[in-house]
Amino acid sequence: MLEIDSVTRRFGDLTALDNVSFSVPEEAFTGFVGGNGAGKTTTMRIVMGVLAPTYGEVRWNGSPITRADRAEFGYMPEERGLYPKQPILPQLAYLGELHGMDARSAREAALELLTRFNLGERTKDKLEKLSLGNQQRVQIAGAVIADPKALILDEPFSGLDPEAVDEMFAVLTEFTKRGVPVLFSSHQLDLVERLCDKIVILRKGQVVAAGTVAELRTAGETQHRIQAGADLGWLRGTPGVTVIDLDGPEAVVTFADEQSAQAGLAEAMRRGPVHSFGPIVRPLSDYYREVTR
Ligand SMILES: Nc1ncnc2c1ncn2[C@@H]1O[C@H](COP(=O)(O)OP(=O)(O)OP(=O)(O)O)[C@@H](O)[C@H]1O
Repeated sequence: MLEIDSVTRRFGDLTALDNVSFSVPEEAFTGFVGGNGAGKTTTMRIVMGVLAPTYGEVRWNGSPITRADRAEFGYMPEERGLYPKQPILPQLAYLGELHGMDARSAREAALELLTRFNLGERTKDKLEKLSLGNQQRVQIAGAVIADPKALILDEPFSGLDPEAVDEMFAVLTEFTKRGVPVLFSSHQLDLVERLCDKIVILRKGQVVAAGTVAELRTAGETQHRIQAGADLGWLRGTPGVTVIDLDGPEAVVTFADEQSAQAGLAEAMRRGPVHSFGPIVRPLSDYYREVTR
């Protein structure tokens, strides 16, 4: 497991990260979201040792992370790691060798990945000759080539069409299934909501929320919607019930606790048929707006 523990980073007077703590568990696809300048790239650079924290530390499997640990990580930096003017196969193979693979296995792995990404015919092309989406595929190939122990990916899906996102996600899922923690940053909340096991939301250098999608969606007060066959006006003034909206046989309410919810349901049923009764699952975007305001 990768742990970011109380990390603060200052650039002169600017506190880019302010006591940031979160973990990236094994077998979890963890999405790191936040607006421009929230501190995502700075966090990832600190994880990879490109920047040092002002305070705090990064731990890998319980111990302070070392250079040797990082050498086993796959990293896709914001500025992208591959050279535009070099052909893609040799530079991927070279990356593999830099991570300790022998020349032959590195070349084979590079070829296999490029073939899988439908770039098997383009191996001699310079990176810059490829479309942006294909360049992105090659960058992702560069991060995964050497069987990484963890993956740190800065905006890996930017510029990819939905089909390519799914294709890359399928590749990355193979890693999470094997227990490789994956941390990736994104501006696209809908995408993060769809793909991630866990989400960490950063705002102005601080973690404002972290948890599974389900946890974040139901964070805070849960509202219930009730649709009944008879007027629900009696809900007003019922202890343990706060009416948010009421229109004859339809109501949106919050209950003080589970007991009040059960009592409310029983009373509604006593008064007539109940067509539906359940918590309102909010889109994650509502919650995101709330915490990043
Ligand atoms: N080397 C640096 N020197 C000075 N300030 C920096 C440096 N790197 C980052 N910053 C500042 O730190 C803050 C966090 O930047 P960072 O790039 O980590 O945010 P981000 O969440 O990745 O944003 P984006 O999504 O726009 O890439 C910003 O205010 C940025 O201007």
